[in-house]
Amino acid sequence: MALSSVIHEDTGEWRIHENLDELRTDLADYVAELSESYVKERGVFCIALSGGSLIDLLRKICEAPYNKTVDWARWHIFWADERVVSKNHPDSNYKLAKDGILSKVSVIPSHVHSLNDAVSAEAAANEYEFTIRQLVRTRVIDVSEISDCPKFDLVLLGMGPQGHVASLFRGHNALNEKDEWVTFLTDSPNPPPERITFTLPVINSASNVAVVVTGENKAGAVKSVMNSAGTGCSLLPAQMVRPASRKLVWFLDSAAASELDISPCS
Ligand SMILES: O=C(O)[C@H](O)[C@@H](O)[C@H](O)[C@H](O)COP(=O)(O)O
Repeated sequence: MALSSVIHEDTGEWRIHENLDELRTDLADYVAELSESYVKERGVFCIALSGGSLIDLLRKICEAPYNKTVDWARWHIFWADERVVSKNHPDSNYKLAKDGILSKVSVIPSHVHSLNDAVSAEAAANEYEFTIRQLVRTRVIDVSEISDCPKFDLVLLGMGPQGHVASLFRGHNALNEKDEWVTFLTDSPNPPPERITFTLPVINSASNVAVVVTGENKAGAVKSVMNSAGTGCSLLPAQMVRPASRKLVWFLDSAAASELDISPCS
C-alpha cells in the first residue's frame, strides 16, 4: 500500500512509499496488473526496461504469487536504453535484467529483444530500431494513433540525480532527437560512454510509463519534476516525460520524496 498517492494533472500519479519493501510490492502489483490486462486485450505484453536500481526493485515479480500468475510466455522484453558493451559485461543492462529477473521466470528467449553487442553503437541503434519496426509491422508492438511511433504497453524508467531518464541526458543532442525511434551516444556523461536509447517521442508514445526513483540524492530532481520548474532547454529530461496517454506513474520511496510537500494519507 502506497503511503501517499497524489494525482497531478500535468506530471502524473505520484506514489510515495514508506519503505522499499512497500515500493517493491506496489511495483510488482502494477506490472502484473498491466501484464494481465494487455495479454487479455492484445495477446502479448510489450515491456521496455532500463538499467540501474530499477531491476533490483522489480525483482519481486519473480516471487510468489506473481511468478505463477504472470503469463511470462506472452511477454516481449525490450530495453529503453542499453550500454554498448558485451552481454556478459557487468555494465550490460541486459545482463542485469537477465541475472536479476529473466533467468528466474519462463520468458521465451526469442521474445527477449536485446542489443547486438558485436557492432558499433550507431549500427546497434539502427538494428534495434529495425527490430522494433518489424514488430510494429506485425502488430506485436502496438502503434500510436497520433504519431507513427511504436506504442509499448509499458516503459519502465529510473531517474538519475541530475534528472536523466533512459540514456537521455540534459544538454545532450540525443534528447532533441525527433525522427529516430532509437538513437545512440558515444559520449554519455555517465559511463560507459557508448549507449543506445529510446528517444523521447517513443517514450511519450507508450501506453504506460512508470519512473521508479529512490534515495535522498534524487530528492532535488524529484521536486523539480513535480513542481514542473524550468522551461524549454532548462528542462530536466525527466520533466519531458509526458506520455500522450497521460498514464505516467512515479514510484518513490520516502527519501526521494523528502523535498515534496505532500501530506501522507495511507
Ligand atoms: O543504463 C542506465 O544508465 C539506466 O538505464 C539509467 O537511465 C538509470 O535508470 C538511471 O541512471 C537511474 O539509475 P539508478 O536508479 O541506479 O540511480
